[in-house]
Amino acid sequence: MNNSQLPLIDLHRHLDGNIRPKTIWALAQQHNIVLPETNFEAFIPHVQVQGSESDLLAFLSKLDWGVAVLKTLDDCKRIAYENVEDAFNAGIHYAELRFSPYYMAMNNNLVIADVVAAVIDGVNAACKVYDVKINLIGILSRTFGVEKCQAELDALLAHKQHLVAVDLAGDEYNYPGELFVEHFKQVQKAQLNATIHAGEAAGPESIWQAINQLHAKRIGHGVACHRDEKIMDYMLEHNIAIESCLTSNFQTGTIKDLSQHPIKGFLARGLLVCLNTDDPGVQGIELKNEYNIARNTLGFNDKDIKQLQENSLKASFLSDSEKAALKQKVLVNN
Ligand SMILES: O=c1[nH]cnc2c1ncn2[C@@H]1O[C@H](CO)[C@@H](O)[C@H]1O
Ligand SMILES: [Zn+2]
Repeated sequence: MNNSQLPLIDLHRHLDGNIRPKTIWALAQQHNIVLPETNFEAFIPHVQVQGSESDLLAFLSKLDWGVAVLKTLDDCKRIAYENVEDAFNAGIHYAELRFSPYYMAMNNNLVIADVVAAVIDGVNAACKVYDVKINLIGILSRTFGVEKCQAELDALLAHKQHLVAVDLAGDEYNYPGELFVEHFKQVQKAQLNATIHAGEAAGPESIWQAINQLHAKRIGHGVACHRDEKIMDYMLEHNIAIESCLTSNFQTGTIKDLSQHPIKGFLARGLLVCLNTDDPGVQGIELKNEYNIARNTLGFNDKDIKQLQENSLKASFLSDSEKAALKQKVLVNN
């Protein structure tokens, strides 16, 4: 379990990787979209990982039905609303929800910038009802190439005042960060933070590239850090955070045995590492699960758990005053 005196925070949580299977089913019926099964139970394995997948791409394909049923902007708003509801129900106090508007728009030819606006609307509506703090991170889905990512970035920048950062996600192996240097120059110019998926399907060179050329302040997954002493020293010195997602790393085949996850070494070195979900709907997990794995599979003690939660707060894209207020609020309510 997590420490209830400290905020429970999810900094790496894909909104479009957390579409409820029941909602996918309902939207498909509503829009007459034919799914590969006629029975709901049989459909679940198409949108939820069972055990683990052979590699990252097999894992990512489980997100595809969720976005395929987004036929209208109301559907985008609905899943954004439900994401906030889910975060609240999972006991989360603060989440940075990330989403890829092109990935959400592409199947049904929605206007990308309208998808961004619909997500913002859905999140704002839900935040009026549920007592959970939310910020949004825009994703460039590298899997669709440089040009699509530029269109995606344009749409995100049109709403930049509603975002705290931009991320690069998708197929890290075939679409290396070098292709996206120009994109992240624009992100920097727009004064948005960068958090980059790196060192998940590729090695430490991908993490160096994310830091040096894409200006990453945080690294998503960063599993490959443990293969490079210099990068760990650099990240320690510069307070560059690692957003660990334990179950995800197992399900993508990145880590075969969770008891051997390098997060242990990261924490022991004092790195700014934190625990996150990734794609909770697709994974069939919630954040408290990940804290239980840290305790039971990795042998983390109360002090380690506390450190992980402190790290989440520190690594978040909140201002210092927002961090202090969040910490105080959770303490008072306990
Ligand atoms: O674990 C992950 N690694 C890399 N990319 C991911 C992961 N989970 C989801 N996405 C990617 O994020 C976008 C949707 O938010 C999609 O591009 C999806 O493939
Ligand atoms: Zn991710």
